[in-house]
Amino acid sequence: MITIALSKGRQLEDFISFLRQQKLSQWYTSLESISRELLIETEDTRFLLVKGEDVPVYVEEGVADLGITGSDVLYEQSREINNLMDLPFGYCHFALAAKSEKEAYPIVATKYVKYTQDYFDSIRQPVKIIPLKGSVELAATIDMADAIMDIVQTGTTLRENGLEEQVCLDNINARLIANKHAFFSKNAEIQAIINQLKERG
Ligand SMILES: Nc1ncnc2c1ncn2[C@@H]1O[C@H](COP(=O)(O)OP(=O)(O)OP(=O)(O)O)[C@@H](O)[C@H]1O
Ligand SMILES: O=P(O)(O)OC[C@H]1O[C@H](OP(=O)(O)OP(=O)(O)O)[C@H](O)[C@@H]1O
Repeated sequence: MITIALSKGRQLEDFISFLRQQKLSQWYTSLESISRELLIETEDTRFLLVKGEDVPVYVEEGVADLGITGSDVLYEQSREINNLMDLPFGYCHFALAAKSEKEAYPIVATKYVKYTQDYFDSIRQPVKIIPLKGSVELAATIDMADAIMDIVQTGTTLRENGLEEQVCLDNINARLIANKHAFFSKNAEIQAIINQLKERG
């Protein structure tokens, strides 16, 4: 039995579409039918449905053998886990966004404190970071911050909150991670899953 921790948010929809595309029906049929359950069991796989940023925690603790979460989440956390492969979904990118009239960004609100600090260090500019958990766009809309550092996919959230992308930064995608111990003790099962998840030409 392999246990896989998954992001229960937007990425889950992308994961299900990917499973459909790969014709992995034994997984997508169970995941498609969930409403509010957080533990899903199939014949040989158990899924834990958790917040994206908690996926690495379940994997590091060894409660999950594998996990799927965004590269944005992994960047923010230093975890003792194995990074196994990039997955072809969950595409978006980091961006610094602000109202069009803003010329400097001394105060930045974000869920991504490490990424933001590293970016401002890399351009040698001081920054005050206001850490938030969500609805980050609001901070710039109501001028609590000069800019936000967030992830952008369609750009709709920025547009609908009167913000514009000022600097387009790193691409983000989903990643498969493994518990270090399980990677050895359950290697054959994990390799079989990696093969199933590899895109078929
Ligand atoms: N708009 C988006 N477009 C593409 N990928 C996204 C988007 N928002 C989030 N993601 C990806 O999905 C991952 C999980 O984010 P999301 O906020 O959907 O999940 P969650 O925290 O598990 O769910 P929720 O907040 O709904 O409980 C993010 O780390 C990111 O990699
Ligand atoms: O470019 P778009 O397609 O509009 O997507 C970007 C939005 O998606 C994410 O938010 P999420 O839905 O996870 O909400 P939250 O961060 O406010 O929790 C991100 O933080 C942006 O707000």
